Amino acid sequence: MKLKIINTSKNPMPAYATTLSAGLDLRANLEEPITLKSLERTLIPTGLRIELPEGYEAQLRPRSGLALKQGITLLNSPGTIDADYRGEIGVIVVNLSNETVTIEHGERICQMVIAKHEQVTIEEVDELSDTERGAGGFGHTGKK
Ligand SMILES: O=c1ccn([C@H]2C[C@H](O)[C@@H](COP(=O)(O)OP(=O)(O)OP(=O)(O)O)O2)c(=O)[nH]1
Repeated sequence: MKLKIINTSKNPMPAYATTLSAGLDLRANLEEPITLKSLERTLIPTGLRIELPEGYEAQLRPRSGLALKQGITLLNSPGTIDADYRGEIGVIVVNLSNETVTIEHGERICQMVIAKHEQVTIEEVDELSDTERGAGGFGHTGKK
């Protein structure tokens, strides 16, 4: 599928892949670096707006390197970009480390995966079919 992008950021398009099979790394678009204290969260602008075809969503996911090395992850992971959203993509990051972390302009802060989803019609009913599991959940089978 074709993904239309408006890039109003200071990160030129060559900084972005033109085709993607999985995640596209999104870069912070900042006037100045942002510092995040331990457990602090913020919305990072990307300067990107996209037009997804109906039936698709974009998911924002953490980058494993940032998570492992700096404790930076996405608070609402995966962030959902709706097909009808035309605003700027923002990235909600949180610092789960014990130290202050600095995010610079142009840093790759998350990855965006485009996914197809079912078009679902909701039917309200009085009963659901029986299964062996029934209402058992939340670890009811134990640990081992
Ligand atoms: O990490 C995110 C999550 C959302 N959005 C944008 C795109 C999305 O289509 C819109 C709404 O997101 P969501 O449905 O998660 O937010 P909400 O809290 O339910 O707000 P709304 O009432 O606007 O739907 O905000 C982002 O830019 N980044």
